[in-house]
Amino acid sequence: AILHSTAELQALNMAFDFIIVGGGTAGNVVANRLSENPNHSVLVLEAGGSNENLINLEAPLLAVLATPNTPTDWNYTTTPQPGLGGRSIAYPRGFVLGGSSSVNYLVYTRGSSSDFDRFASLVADPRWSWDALAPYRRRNENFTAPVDGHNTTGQFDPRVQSTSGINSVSLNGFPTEVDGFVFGLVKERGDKEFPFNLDMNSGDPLGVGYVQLTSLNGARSSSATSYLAPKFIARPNLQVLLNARVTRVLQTSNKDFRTVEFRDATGTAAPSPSPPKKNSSSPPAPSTHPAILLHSGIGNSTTLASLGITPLVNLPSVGQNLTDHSLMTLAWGVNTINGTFDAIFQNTPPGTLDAAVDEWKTTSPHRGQLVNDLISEIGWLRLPPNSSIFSMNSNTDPAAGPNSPHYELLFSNGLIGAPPAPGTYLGMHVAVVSPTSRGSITLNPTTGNLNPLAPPLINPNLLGTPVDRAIMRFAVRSAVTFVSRASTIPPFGEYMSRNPHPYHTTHGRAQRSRMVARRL
Ligand SMILES: Cc1cc2nc3c(=O)[nH]c(=O)nc-3n(C[C@H](O)[C@H](O)[C@H](O)COP(=O)(O)OP(=O)(O)OC[C@H]3O[C@@H](n4cnc5c(N)ncnc54)[C@H](O)[C@@H]3O)c2cc1C
Repeated sequence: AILHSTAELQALNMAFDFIIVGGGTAGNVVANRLSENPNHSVLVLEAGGSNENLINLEAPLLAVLATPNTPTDWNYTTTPQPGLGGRSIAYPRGFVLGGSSSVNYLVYTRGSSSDFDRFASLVADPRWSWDALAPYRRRNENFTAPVDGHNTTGQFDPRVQSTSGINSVSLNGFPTEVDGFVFGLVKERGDKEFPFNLDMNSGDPLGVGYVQLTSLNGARSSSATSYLAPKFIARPNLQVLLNARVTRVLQTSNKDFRTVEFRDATGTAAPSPSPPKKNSSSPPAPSTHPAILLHSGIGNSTTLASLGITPLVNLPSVGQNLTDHSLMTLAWGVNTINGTFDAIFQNTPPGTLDAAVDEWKTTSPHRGQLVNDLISEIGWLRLPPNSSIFSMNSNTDPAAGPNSPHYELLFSNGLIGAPPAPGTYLGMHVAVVSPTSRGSITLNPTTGNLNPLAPPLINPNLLGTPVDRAIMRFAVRSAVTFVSRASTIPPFGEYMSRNPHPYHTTHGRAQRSRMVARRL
């Protein structure tokens, strides 16, 4: 059941074999799988509230309104980022059941086979390799037809996809002009630098192809709607408590941390759940924020002691090596015939947003522009093999292998994630996807480090190394090349507006560097 208050939890008078901290993407999958066994009792403690009846979380296109700075976002801000000219930026994370899978952009990306093979070799455990994980990918995915019923031949590879899993994956269900623009260059022109890839989730993602999104019948499929779907949450051995913010994991014996301390929505300390039974084979499964571990005395003992926290387990890697992809937005003005989604976010003419929401709400399966992802196509691309950029990384390839990308281009039928500017746009996100920069999550030594509700210092160190900055500059150049080449194909010369948006008025390296630092 979904419980809304600690009183409801206490009324159950249950002891739990597993306590999962955070009902997010990972937490709900673990909760579902553990509770398959009726002999396991499972409790999920989620700091945020319900994901239900929130249109920005349900309609795929509106994902851009779900964060940042909303009630469903933790509303974190990074520390000043040297790679971004010293700016601090919003660092969204889902504060709601389903976690970031309830607020993300729904793009379904498995990664390359060499990414997984590198994980396996790093942890010296072949069970993490691409091949060994194939059964788990099948158990996760349920590929479903797009809502407009269009012919999907040539848009994905059915041999790659599973139809027997829990989390629904689909294709966009509303055609856009950007589709023709992208595939004019990629398929019809057969551009060698931007080759077509039928299914980028095959383990070999390189090339440009159709986006796959985690949606079902035109609505978001999150870990809350899929892994906690009614048939699962009805299990008597699975309880999910909302508005329960865990502050520490508690040591119950010398080596064990078998219960947690948490607060309810008012910040009041709640009674800790009973520790799992003595003979339980597994400890609680905390899918925890590093800050919870640090507050619990698990981390670098010297640093913890200097903050006044009693060290219990010396684990210096807690909160270290934070790795994230840097991503920036580009846009070009276009002369659209059928419209871009800019009209929805600009609400022009007035009532456009409401009309789109009405169409989405009154159709089943849902229809209209809101069923689409913000992203229409994706390109996973590499630097040329002879690129001088490798020399900045001791001549080592930062990607996991030759089938792993260095950067990503995400094409969009409008300006993505920026304040709505008047006009109609072709949007592109550009991302560095094999970053060498490493950051950290640490407790704030100046403000309330003993207060577990104080936000930690989040330093993703975006574009923190010369090689990442060089790859971002290269990726921006690549995006500009793509658009220039595609514009030479009739009829797209007419599609591109004579008035380029200032986001892409960049040519020289210095200009590109400044723009990259500003626009991320
Ligand atoms: C805006 C945005 C767009 C994104 N777009 C994409 C995309 O298109 N494709 C993609 O593959 N990835 C995307 N991502 C990334 C992806 O969603 C995340 O990597 C993934 O969801 C992380 O899963 P997780 O389980 O580690 O964390 P989360 O899903 O964030 O789950 C953590 C959960 O723990 C809860 N929690 C945290 N602290 C506590 C506490 N103290 N007590 C109790 N509960 C707590 C949180 O509220 C949350 O529910 C995006 C992320 C964001 C924020």
